[in-house]
Amino acid sequence: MTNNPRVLKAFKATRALGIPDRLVKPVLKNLLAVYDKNWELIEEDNYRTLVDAYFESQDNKGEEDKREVDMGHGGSERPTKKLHLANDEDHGESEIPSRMVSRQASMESSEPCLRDGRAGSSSQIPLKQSRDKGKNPTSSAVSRDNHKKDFLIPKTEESTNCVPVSAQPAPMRRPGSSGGSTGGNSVTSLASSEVGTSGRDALHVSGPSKGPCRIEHSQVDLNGMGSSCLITREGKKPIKSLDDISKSTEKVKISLADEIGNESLPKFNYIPDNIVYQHANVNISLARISDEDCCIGCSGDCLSSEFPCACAQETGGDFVYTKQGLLKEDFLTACMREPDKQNFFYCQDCPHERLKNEYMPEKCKGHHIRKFIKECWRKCGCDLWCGNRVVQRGISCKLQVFLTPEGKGWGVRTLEVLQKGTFVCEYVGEILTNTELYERNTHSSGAERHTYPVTLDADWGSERVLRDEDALCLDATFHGNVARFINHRCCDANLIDIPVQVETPDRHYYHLAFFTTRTVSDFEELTWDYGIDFDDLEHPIEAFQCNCRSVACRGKRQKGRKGKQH
Ligand SMILES: C[S@@+](CC[C@H](N)C(=O)[O-])C[C@H]1O[C@@H](n2cnc3c(N)ncnc32)[C@H](O)[C@@H]1O
Repeated sequence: MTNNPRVLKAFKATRALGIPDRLVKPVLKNLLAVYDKNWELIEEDNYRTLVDAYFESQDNKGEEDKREVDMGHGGSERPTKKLHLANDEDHGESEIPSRMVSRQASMESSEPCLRDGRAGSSSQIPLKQSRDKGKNPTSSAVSRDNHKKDFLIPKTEESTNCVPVSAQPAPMRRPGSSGGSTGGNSVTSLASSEVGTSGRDALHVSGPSKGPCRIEHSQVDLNGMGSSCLITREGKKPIKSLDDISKSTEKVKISLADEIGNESLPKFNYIPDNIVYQHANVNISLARISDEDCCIGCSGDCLSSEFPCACAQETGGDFVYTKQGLLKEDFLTACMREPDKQNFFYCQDCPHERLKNEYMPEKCKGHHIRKFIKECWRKCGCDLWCGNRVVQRGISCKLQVFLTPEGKGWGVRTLEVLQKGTFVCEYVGEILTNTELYERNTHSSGAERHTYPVTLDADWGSERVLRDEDALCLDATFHGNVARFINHRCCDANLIDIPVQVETPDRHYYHLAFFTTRTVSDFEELTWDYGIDFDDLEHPIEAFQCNCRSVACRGKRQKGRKGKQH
C-alpha cells in the first residue's frame, strides 16, 4: 500500500467509479512513465486521462480481464462505460488528445439578470400596448471574438508519438468542428426535424424512460452519448443523456444528464452568441470605436504591460482580471455589494412604464446602475490571449445540464471545482427591444413556457430619454445558451451577473457574464439571484413557487401562483 498522497487521491477518484486500485495501479504507472511523472496531466479534469486510459486498457484486453473487473466489484455492476466514448473519427489523425488542449483557466461566466432593482440589472417588463413594427425579421449575430481554433495548442510530433495506445488519453473533440463526431459509440440518433410552434428551430430531446434518448433537430447533428454526459454525481449512468447540447458551437461540450427520467428538454435552439431578433439597435462598427476607446498601441497581453491600458481605464483604472483569468477579489466584492439608493437611476420617461401605459405612464421604479467590465476587442492591438479578454473567449468550464431532484426542472451544474471569480458563461439569447419583448409576452399563449428575460438597463442613467430601439433585453426562451437553464436562488447564489462591454462603445447593448462568487465544488448546482419580486402581481411572467431552499427565501410563500414559464 502506497503512502503517496497523489496516488491515494487518484485511487480515490477511480474507486468512486468502482474501479479496483490494483487495476488502476499499472495504468497509473504507465501514464506516469509516459508523461514523465507530470501529475498535473493525470490529475486534471478529475483524473479524466487516467480513467480514459484505464478503460482503453480494458478494451484492449480480452474477455478474461473484463471478468476480472466484474469480480473485483464483488458482483456489483461494472462501471458502465468509459467516461470518454470516443468514436472512430475521434481517433483520427486530425484529432488532438485532451492533454494537448490548452487549459484555459475556467472562469468565464455570465449571468442573465432579471433584477428588479434589488441588486441586478434587469427591470420588470412592461405590460400592455402593442405596436407592430415591420414584417421582415433580420438577424445579425453579435458574436464573441470566437477564434475557436486558437484555443488549441498544436499537436506536435513529440506529443503524439510518445503515448502508447493503451495509455493515450481519449481525444477531445476539436472545438469549433462542425457536426462533431458520429457513429462509434453513439446511442443518440438524429431524427426528423421538428420546428417549434413559432416556426423557430427547436431542439427537442425525447426518449423512453430507459435507454438512449432521441434528438430531433432540423439542422444539427447532436452526437451520441459521449464523455461528459456519462458523468453523474454518483457515477451512475443517466437515464437520458446528451453529449453536447451546444451542437458543437461552444469550444467545450455541454452535456445533459437526466438521472430521474421524467422530463424532456424544452424546445429551444442553442446559440452561443446573442443575436438581434429584429429592431434592436446594436450597431457594431470599427468606426464607432474611437482610438481613445481602445488600446490600439498595445500588443500581446495587456496585463503584462507596466500600466493599465486604455480599456482598463474604463474599469476604474485597473484590470479587473488576474493573470490567472479570475475576477479580482475587490472588483467582485464591489459587484456583490447591495446597491445604495444613489446607485439607482430613475428615468424621466421610463421605457417600461411607457409600454405599460402610453398615455399615463407611472413613475419609473428605478434601474440599478452597475459596475461594468470593459474588455479589449478587435481594434485593440493586443491578441486574443490578452488577459483582458475573458468573456469574449466563451465557455471553458465543464458544465452539465441536469434534472434537479427538488422539482425546479432542469438546472446547470459544474463538473469541476471552480475557483472564486471564475467566468462560467454568458447569458445568451435574442436581443429584443422592450417593445418587442412586450409584444412577445402579450401574444404568447399561456401554454408556452418562458425563461425570464433580462433587461439590459445597467447603464440607462447615461441617457435622459431612451429611444425604444435602444432599450434592449435578452430573451433566451427560443434561442439561448446553457445559461437559460440556470435556476434562481434567493440568497447566497454561487453566481453573479456582471455587465461586460466588448464590441460597442455605448452601453445600451452589452454582455451579461456569470462569475462565481465563491469556490464551487464539482457537481454543485450553479445558481444566481434572478432578482424577482415574488409579490409583483403585475409582472407579465408569473413568479414561480421558489424552491431554492436558502434561509432567506423570498418566494416560498407563493401558494396558488403557478408560473407558466420554465
Ligand atoms: C431560466 S429557467 C431555469 C431552467 C428551468 N429550471 C428549466 O427546466 O428550463 C427559470 C425557471 O426555472 C424554474 N426555477 C428556477 N429557479 C427555481 C427555484 N428556485 N425554485 C423553483 N423553480 C425554479 C422556474 O420554473 C423558472 O420559471
